[in-house]
Amino acid sequence: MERLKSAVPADIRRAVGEGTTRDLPSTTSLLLAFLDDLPLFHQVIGELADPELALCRKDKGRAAELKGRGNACFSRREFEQALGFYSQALRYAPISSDGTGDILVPALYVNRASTMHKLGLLEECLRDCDRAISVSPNYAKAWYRRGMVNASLKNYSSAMHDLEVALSMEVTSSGKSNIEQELKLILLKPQCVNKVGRSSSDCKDAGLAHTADAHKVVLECIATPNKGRGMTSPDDIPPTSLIHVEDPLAAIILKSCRETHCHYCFSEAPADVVFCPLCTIPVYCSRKCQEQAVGGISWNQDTYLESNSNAVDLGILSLTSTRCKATDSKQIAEHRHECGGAHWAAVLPADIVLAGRLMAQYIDSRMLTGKSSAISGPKMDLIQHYDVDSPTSKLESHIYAIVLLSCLQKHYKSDLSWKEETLAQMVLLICQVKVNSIAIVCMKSMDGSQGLTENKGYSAADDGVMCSVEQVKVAQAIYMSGSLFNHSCRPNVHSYFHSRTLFLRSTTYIKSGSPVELSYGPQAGEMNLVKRQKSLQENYKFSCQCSSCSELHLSDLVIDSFCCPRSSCLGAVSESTCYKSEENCVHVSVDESDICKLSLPHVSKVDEDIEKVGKLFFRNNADLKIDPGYCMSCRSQINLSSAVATSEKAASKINRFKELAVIDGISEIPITDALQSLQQIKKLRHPYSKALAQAEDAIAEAFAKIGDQEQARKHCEASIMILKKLYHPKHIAIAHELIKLVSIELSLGDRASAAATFAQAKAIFSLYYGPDVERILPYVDALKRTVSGGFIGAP
Ligand SMILES: C[S@@+](CC[C@H](N)C(=O)[O-])C[C@H]1O[C@@H](n2cnc3c(N)ncnc32)[C@H](O)[C@@H]1O
Repeated sequence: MERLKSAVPADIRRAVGEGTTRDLPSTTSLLLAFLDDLPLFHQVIGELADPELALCRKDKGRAAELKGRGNACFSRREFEQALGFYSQALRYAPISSDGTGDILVPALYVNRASTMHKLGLLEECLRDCDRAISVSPNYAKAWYRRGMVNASLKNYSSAMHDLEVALSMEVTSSGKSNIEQELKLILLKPQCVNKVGRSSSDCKDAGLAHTADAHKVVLECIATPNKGRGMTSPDDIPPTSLIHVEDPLAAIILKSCRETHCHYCFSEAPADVVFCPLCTIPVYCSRKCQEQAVGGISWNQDTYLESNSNAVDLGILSLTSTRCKATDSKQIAEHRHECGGAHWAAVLPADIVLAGRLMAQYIDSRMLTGKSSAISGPKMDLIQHYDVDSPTSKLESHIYAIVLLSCLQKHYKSDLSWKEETLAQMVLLICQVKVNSIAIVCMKSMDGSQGLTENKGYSAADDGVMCSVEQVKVAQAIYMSGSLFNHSCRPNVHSYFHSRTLFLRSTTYIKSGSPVELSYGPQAGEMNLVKRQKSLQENYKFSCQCSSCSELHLSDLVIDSFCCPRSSCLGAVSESTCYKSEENCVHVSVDESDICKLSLPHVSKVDEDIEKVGKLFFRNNADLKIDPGYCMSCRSQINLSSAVATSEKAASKINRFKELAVIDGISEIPITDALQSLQQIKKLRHPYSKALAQAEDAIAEAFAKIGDQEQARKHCEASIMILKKLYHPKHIAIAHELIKLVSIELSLGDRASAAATFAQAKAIFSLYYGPDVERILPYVDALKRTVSGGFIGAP
């Protein structure tokens, strides 16, 4: 893409860079005319849309080779490796039913099932047997394997049935006697019928139970004075109410998760992943997700796919899948327009692919309704900021728009013709996606939480185990109503996802008519005001006008501050921000450039802490100016550069200590060194600063890891105390930290404290997730059982 950008001559660059929305039809035509004559452009499109170059075609030879490698591993009892090879073989195996192909896919499913049976993955094994049977109902080995895994699951009546079917199909006498032997063994078992339920490959249960609940809250979209449209409610909304549930209009997986997460529901892919039946690109967690993404494809009757060639006629596929979907749902299959023909979705940036997907959906929907004349593009009622984009960003949007439409044209072939305005529409679509797309995140359990969710329980011997979770961005999506919620750095709504469904829940009492706002990422307490403004400007092109960015708050004064050199003073010393007061306002600037204007909190809201930290702001001093390096309470000065250098050095020593503890466990760790560094940070940084909270937390984790739980508890509590000042006591960041403290208290055998701490954390999580806590954070449930008595002290 860089090569294309640099090939654009200066006059076209200028026209694009200086143009506005109104000029888009002419600037896009100008650029298209230039690119159309450029061999490099056609080469790029060829690479992005050519299935041979993208290696996304099915390949029977490769599948057979991978199967052989899997078999070799299986016979050496290297089951993990065998599983990997069988999965890869399934990725390449074509679904054509030309004899070999017919057997290859079900054989691979059965081989993978046998491997998973060996690995104890029984539910996964059962699902693969089901898949093998659905592809090839007369395949005796598939029935036999399913019988065996049903027996392992104690589903004895199902096991008997499966083995009897296998017996009726088996042709060899040794095979028959083997099955008869197994049947005899099952007959000896007590008649425990279907103790374990059938495996469910259906992951689409998200949110259904709550939909009615969400509809009780009435939301209105209104015009706001300084944020465009925004959401509010005519009624008061109590905390923890589910206020909105929505499925995305379109969603795409991020590059980093392409191999590890389902491309449709974005859950972590299980061991028995399924692949697209027509290309080698996406992975799915279930057949259901695969069908939603590709469209319904019959395994046995797709005669149009019965060809010795691995190539699939995408034109026919499009039509057929469209017909399949059209009969049972209005939903447009997601992956179809990329399927089997292109890898641009794996190469271009997420926002651009998302825009491409929206355009493809628009084209598909027009074809579905028989309007296949020249397309213009979807006109979506979403905000965009094209006119304030930088010239570079405008040029990029132009190039991507042309690239996307050219790739789509290759896919739809003669079915697609555009109007002149289509490219302009595509540029705007890209800009709308940039401003309105939402990252889908899932919670990943770290350290001890993993063990807990696997039901291993928590043992006193698990000294180094500390529960924690991390948010992982897995996908990018457009939610049409979700896009109408504005941002606040102190949001009153929490967003989370189950599968691809967006859930919004109130976390505070929201008075009728007040803004209902979520966070786009930056939050007060986590980032200072200047960084939040910068991040929102860069990513969403707006200068934040939320309540946190309009009023002076304690956390912004202290978060990145140093402490006053006078030991009796709690005043904060900023590293780079300059404050200038004017009547009841404070102007915030960095290096002479204005950031924003803050009002002083109302007298009734001025708490003791903020008064002590920034006494000077409340002295009604009209010409007050506080430069970096000066105390906001008493104007004492510090040596800023030396304080910054020393504190950074100390912080990196502490991080090193933590890393060593994590890697080495108990070996030669410079504990004294780390504690000295902590003292240095305490001496220099403000007592409520984030640097100090992080240092305390790192030391706590390191001590937990090397088994000194008393020290770990002390430092974890110190970190929580600071976080409560930076956020507020019921912020979710505190709950995550409290969970760490629970694990430390459990390691100390102090179950009473652990139960009390857990109750505090659970109350906060419930505020954010309501009854979904355990579904979103499975380890919370496991920890609850541990805390209430289940596993502690187990060897
Ligand atoms: C996802 S949209 C939200 C809905 C939007 N206000 C509208 O009218 O469609 C994001 C855009 O809303 C505006 N916005 C959202 N939160 C804001 C805030 N805290 N301050 C200023 N503008 C905001 C910005 O223009 C931003 O790019």
